[in-house]
Amino acid sequence: MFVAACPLVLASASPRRQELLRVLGLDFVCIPAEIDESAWPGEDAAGFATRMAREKAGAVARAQPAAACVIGADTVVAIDGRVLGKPQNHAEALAFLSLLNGRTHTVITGYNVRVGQRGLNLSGHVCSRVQFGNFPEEVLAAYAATPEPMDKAGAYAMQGAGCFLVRAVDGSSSNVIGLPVGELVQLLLQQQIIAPVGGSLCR
Ligand SMILES: Cc1cn([C@H]2C[C@H](O)[C@@H](COP(=O)(O)OP(=O)(O)OP(=O)(O)O)O2)c(=O)[nH]c1=O
Repeated sequence: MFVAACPLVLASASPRRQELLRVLGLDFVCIPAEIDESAWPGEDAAGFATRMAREKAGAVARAQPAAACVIGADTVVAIDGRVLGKPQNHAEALAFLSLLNGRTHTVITGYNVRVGQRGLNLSGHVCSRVQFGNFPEEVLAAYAATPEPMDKAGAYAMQGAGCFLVRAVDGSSSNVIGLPVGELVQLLLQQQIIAPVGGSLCR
């Protein structure tokens, strides 16, 4: 579907992000970033997710050729002024799910795209609103006890068994899963980092 003008590097270990990029037909390599993922005091969810995306891309870009385009992203769940990342254990997964149960929360994915050679360093974030159904504690506990919530922001996977929790999504669903594909593709096209197969690309 798309072809890249330069080597693409996804600064991520997330299989969801890899899959979302792969379905576009793009060739890329994945290099997970090792960074400190703790929030600064007073940092809001969008600021945190965008900073994390920048730090992931920045950490990986340092070891890449300047011509490469490095993409970083970070997804968090926000509710009641709290920022929920990945749960530490099954008990915390249940606590997160109980907080989200029967309510609407915001999923925010921050992203960062950089190409050292061009001095390009662009960041942004996308918000989606997710409405949960209302479930008895025993249902939430059964889901929290499975492996699925453990590596997901907010302790659920909309693309997995956790889809039963979601009554409605307002906004990008790929953004909920880890990468705002619409915004990202638009940015990469505008910057001539990718083009449609058969289209023109300044290499
Ligand atoms: C809400 C939600 C999150 N997620 C995932 C997307 C992200 O992979 C994860 C949030 O953790 P992140 O810290 O954003 O990403 P990661 O640790 O998986 O990967 P990396 O830092 O190497 O890029 O939650 C889903 O897969 N489905 C969902 O419905």
